[in-house]
Amino acid sequence: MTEQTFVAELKGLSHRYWGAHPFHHRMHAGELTERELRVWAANRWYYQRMLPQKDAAIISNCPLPEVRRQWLDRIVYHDGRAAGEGGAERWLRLCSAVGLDRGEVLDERHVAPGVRFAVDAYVNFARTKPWTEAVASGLTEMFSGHLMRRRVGDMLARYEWIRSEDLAYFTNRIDTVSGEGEETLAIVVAHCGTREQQEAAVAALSFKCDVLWSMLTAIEHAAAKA
Ligand SMILES: O=C(O)c1cc(C(=O)O)c2c(n1)C(=O)C(=O)c1cc(C(=O)O)[nH]c1-2
Repeated sequence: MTEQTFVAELKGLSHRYWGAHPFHHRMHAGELTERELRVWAANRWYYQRMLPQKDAAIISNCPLPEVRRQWLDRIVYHDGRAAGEGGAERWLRLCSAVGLDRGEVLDERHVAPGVRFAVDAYVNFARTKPWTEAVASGLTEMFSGHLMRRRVGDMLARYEWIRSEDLAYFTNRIDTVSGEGEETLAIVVAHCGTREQQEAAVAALSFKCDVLWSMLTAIEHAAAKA
């Protein structure tokens, strides 16, 4: 594929992104109850907490120092440079804002089997597939900035009890992905030189869309049942 066709194939998966999931539609429309938001936050914690391990797996499989150096920032982003800092900590603050105790989030009692299964599949993918495919699976960041910007606006407008500081996780993340995945895309384009590698990269991004979609479906079911 030419670079242009390859990039178009990757971006063409945007319709499979979890922005289109009915649970996100309800969240953005202000239709979720406080309890449903708690189920969502406690379950997404499992995703947040596994991301550094996913990124460490990519680093461990990548032989290129320039890529490893760049990827390392992602681990620091989530874990912070010291206890009490970083994305994971900001997610816990969001959990607390929706009424969850830190303890009940950290012991993962609310994590639905389907969420654990989907997130573990993502980490296993990064551990076992070529590093280029694992990097490509992270390209959902091309789609996430737009969705998160909308989420912050909609949540502040539609849930009167949520304050802007409660959404610091997202406002910070929006800044981080403001490049809309350009750097990650550049790595994927540079290192997927053959048709086979390009097709594997597209399949990896498709797989990641399935991971996120499955997570949210499992959350939706857990929220309906709880
Ligand atoms: O709120 C969202 O819609 C959303 C989506 C995604 C994504 O597309 O995977 C990530 C995040 N947030 C996020 O906060 C985050 O740190 C993150 C890391 C990754 C990844 O695959 O490495 N995706 C995402």
